[in-house]
Amino acid sequence: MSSRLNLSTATDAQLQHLATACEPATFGRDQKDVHDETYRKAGKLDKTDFLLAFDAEDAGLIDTVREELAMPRYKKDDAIRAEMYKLNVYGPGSFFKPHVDTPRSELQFGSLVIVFPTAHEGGALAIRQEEVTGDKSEIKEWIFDSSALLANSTESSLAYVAFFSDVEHEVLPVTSGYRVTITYNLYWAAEESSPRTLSVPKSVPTNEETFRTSLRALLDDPTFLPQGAVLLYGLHYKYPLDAHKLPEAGRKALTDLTSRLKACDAVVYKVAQELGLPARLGVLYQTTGIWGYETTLVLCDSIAPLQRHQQIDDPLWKTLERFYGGELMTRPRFMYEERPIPNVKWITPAPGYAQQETQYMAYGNEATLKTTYWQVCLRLSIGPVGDRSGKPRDLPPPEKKPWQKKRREEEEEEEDEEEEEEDEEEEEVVADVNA
Ligand SMILES: O=C(O)CCC(=O)C(=O)O
Ligand SMILES: [Fe+2]
Repeated sequence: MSSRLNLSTATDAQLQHLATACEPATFGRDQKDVHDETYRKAGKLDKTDFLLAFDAEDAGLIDTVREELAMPRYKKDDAIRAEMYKLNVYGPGSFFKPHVDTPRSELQFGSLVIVFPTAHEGGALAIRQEEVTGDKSEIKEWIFDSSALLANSTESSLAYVAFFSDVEHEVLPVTSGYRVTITYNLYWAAEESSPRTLSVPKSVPTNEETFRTSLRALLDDPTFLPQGAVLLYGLHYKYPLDAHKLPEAGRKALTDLTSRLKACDAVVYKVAQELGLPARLGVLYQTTGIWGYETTLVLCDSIAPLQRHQQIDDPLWKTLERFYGGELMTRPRFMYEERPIPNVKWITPAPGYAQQETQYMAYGNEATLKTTYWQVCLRLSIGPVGDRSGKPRDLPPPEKKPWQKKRREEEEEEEDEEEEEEDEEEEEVVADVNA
């Protein structure tokens, strides 16, 4: 059976009919699609069950989305793609509690919601994000009140909202009428592109100029980090990454990601590159030794499947160094080698160390596939005064106490022996990583 509906003139009875044609909308919890009306109450039609005489791309919406989300542009033909996902009907009492939208691939960055002009009250979309300034953090909230927007427009209109899908959002309860929506998943069309021609749209203020001027002034100031430093910036947005790749492919995924950074993250990367500062992305791990009280921060150049190593390797940071491009960001407590450690400064406070965002995996708009959101760090390197694009001076190893000297020599001898044994084991570990 089929019927046709004009959504700009639909009556309450027609909308009720559409609502009854829907199935209950599900969402992803703990990697399963579930129907739980205490979390999400709405109806859905899959895209195979309806036809729509409206196309977001033809309507020019995709270009608008790119501009307004301040998405960087790398080359002229660098396109974004909108894939229709579902039709939803939120009748009286419907809502969708806070969640993020499940990333279907590493290329997904956003979601687009179109609200049809059917009479309804309530059902605003609240988007919330934590803003960190210095050591203070506050939750910022934006409200997209589709019912008010549509009620106030004189011509027949649609309301639309696009957002980065890693940002938490919630549909507040519809108090009367029917809120009918189409959701789209937004993707980058190309996997990689040349970051050299990066330009950020100018229609939305991005503070790019202010940031460039301030950073340049700091670099010109001889009292600013005279020895240079490694700067770590916990990216503002989270990025979907496939955690099941082999180290080499994982490394490539992080390199490619530099050309798909979102809004302010893209601005920071772009300006750092323009000022000649070596910049790369990394995933930060906090490893804990077997005694549980000594922790070390290691920046890796790909995601590391920690669970494969946690029990077998000690110390874990050595494994991260060896297989995942790990770079020590803090000195391990029990490291007696005279190894220099970079002078690390955080631009934004240390984010929750790169663990998978389990809370987001718990509540998505679909059961999670293999791709999940990760906290990624931008590593910038600032050279010493006179050579700002050069290598920063490392922190000297800590002072040795005379009694340590002797012990350290003994330890080193032991370590050499261990190393020989480890070399023999290496083959095995590689086999494990590739399994
Ligand atoms: O309808 C909206 O405004 C948002 C819907 C949503 O968050 C979703 O379907 O995942
Ligand atoms: Fe959503």
